[in-house]
Amino acid sequence: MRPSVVHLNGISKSYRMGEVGVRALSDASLSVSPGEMLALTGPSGSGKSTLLNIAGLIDCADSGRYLLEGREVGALDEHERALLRRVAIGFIFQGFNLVPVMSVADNVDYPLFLSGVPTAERRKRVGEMLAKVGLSEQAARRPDALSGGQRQRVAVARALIKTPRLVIADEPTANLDSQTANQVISLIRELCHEEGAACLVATHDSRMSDRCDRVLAMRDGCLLETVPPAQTLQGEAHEVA
Ligand SMILES: Nc1ncnc2c1ncn2[C@@H]1O[C@H](COP(=O)(O)OP(=O)(O)OP(=O)(O)O)[C@@H](O)[C@H]1O
Repeated sequence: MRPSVVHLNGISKSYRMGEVGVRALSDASLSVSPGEMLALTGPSGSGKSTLLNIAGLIDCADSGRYLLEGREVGALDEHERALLRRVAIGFIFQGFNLVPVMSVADNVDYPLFLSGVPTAERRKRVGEMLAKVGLSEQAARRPDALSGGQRQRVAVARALIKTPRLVIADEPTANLDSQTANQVISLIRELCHEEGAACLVATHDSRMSDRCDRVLAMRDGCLLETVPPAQTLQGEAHEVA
């Protein structure tokens, strides 16, 4: 079996709200393999975004271990985390988060530019990626001239252009109609499988979780055992002993 891209073990995280501590994650453990899509489901406030932020090296856990491609990353300082995040992790958000004053091509190019990839290679890779997501003809347009589905395809292209080891997607289909959501899900699946990237998705959307390889439900900061997507939707998940 191929080693996990993400291995979280016993992760806990609390936030302080004045005098009060909010326990956002309790002893959460999970692994995601190369090419695997893992969905995190659960009600609002159950800890999905907190877990994504830790896996995406945006935030740090209070306790527990995080191995990214076998490397212990829990103790990295902010600068080291930012460097690793830039190289190894792609993000897809519900609100697309594209740069409005940049063209589609420049949005997709931006991670390569930041990584110092030479211009000719960047141009080639951006052209290939835009072809893969079906947006070659929109390359020179600004994001506000695109539909929601097209914008999310730009965001998928931007996340995958640097061939990340891990893709973090936070409610990637929440703003999309069914047909468009299906296209975006297929695209994320296809590109992650092709590149062998692990994909961790937080979603309330059964269209998304039904097409993931595995679904983990969360409740009150705890990860619940893996259950088939249909059962998760009926709220029949059980806490892991
Ligand atoms: N920056 C913060 N400061 C204080 N409390 C926070 C912070 N971020 C999250 N929380 C709290 O931590 C808990 C988990 O929140 P989190 O956003 O991870 O849940 P979620 O499952 O992603 O919710 P949603 O589906 O609404 O995005 C909640 O009780 C939330 O109020």
